Amino acid sequence: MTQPEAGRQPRYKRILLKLSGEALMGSENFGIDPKVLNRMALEVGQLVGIGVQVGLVIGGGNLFRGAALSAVGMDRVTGDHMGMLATVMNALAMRDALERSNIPALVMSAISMVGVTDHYDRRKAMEHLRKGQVVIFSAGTGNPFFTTDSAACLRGIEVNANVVLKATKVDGVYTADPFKNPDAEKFDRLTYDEVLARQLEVMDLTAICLCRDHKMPLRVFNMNKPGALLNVVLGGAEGTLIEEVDND
Ligand SMILES: Nc1ncnc2c1ncn2[C@@H]1O[C@H](COP(=O)(O)OP(=O)(O)OP(=O)(O)O)[C@@H](O)[C@H]1O
Ligand SMILES: O=c1ccn([C@@H]2O[C@H](COP(=O)(O)O)[C@@H](O)[C@H]2O)c(=O)[nH]1
Repeated sequence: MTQPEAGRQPRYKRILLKLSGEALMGSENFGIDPKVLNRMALEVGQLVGIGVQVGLVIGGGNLFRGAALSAVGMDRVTGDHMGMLATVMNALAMRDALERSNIPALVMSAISMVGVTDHYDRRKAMEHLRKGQVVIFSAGTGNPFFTTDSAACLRGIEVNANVVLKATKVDGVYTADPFKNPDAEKFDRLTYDEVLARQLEVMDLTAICLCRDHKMPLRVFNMNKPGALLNVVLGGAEGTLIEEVDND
């Protein structure tokens, strides 16, 4: 695993890291690959070790997505509830992996789950972050018809994170989905309006609008590349940065 380079200070004090649920499957078709989970926990631990405050949101695509359940006949809202519960399961697995590596962590849920997780509370979340505990925000926004990308941007804005980092299966934003179009070209930087105008589907448009309206920078990078997360936090040019261009 990459070691922090001597003399490089973290660019961010507080980050909101969105981890792809789907990427947690590793090479399987469903569920959680413990090797991927443990590697991600160690990479998060490296950030905590250099003083970065980490809020986490984990997707649920390795277990359930409401849209996919609805496509095979289930009521959409019920499917979305199952998707949100899937994110709680991933969050519990991540807390466990972090704690096994002696990294203090807790799970907050947007849906009340007494005895299993804490309920989401912004002020308490910020207090835990200040103490260096990893706060895992689960159950998305608590509402159907949203995604965990939107939840990540929402929580990032709420807790005054410096950046939202989307760790996913592709190494940035392309002109089209690189899995479907091998000729797609990668962007190093984009503005929110360019993402919206070109309908680049790496994140849902609600998430992009939220970040644009609150001037929250976003970086999309590959979570399967060991050391990429640390490099991003140290200011490296991994993936694609989405932010407003300063014309002054
Ligand atoms: N223009 C694009 N550039 C990059 N990726 C794109 C683009 N359009 C679509 N994608 C797809 O978006 C995916 C990432 O978004 P998605 O929300 O599906 O995954 P995730 O956030 O990694 O998963 P989960 O929902 O499980 O957390 C990529 O894996 C890629 O296939
Ligand atoms: O605010 C939210 C967040 C998520 N959902 C449901 O959960 C699944 C899993 O999340 P992904 O972002 O797709 O990984 C999502 O498909 C929705 O069904 C939700 O309803 N509300």
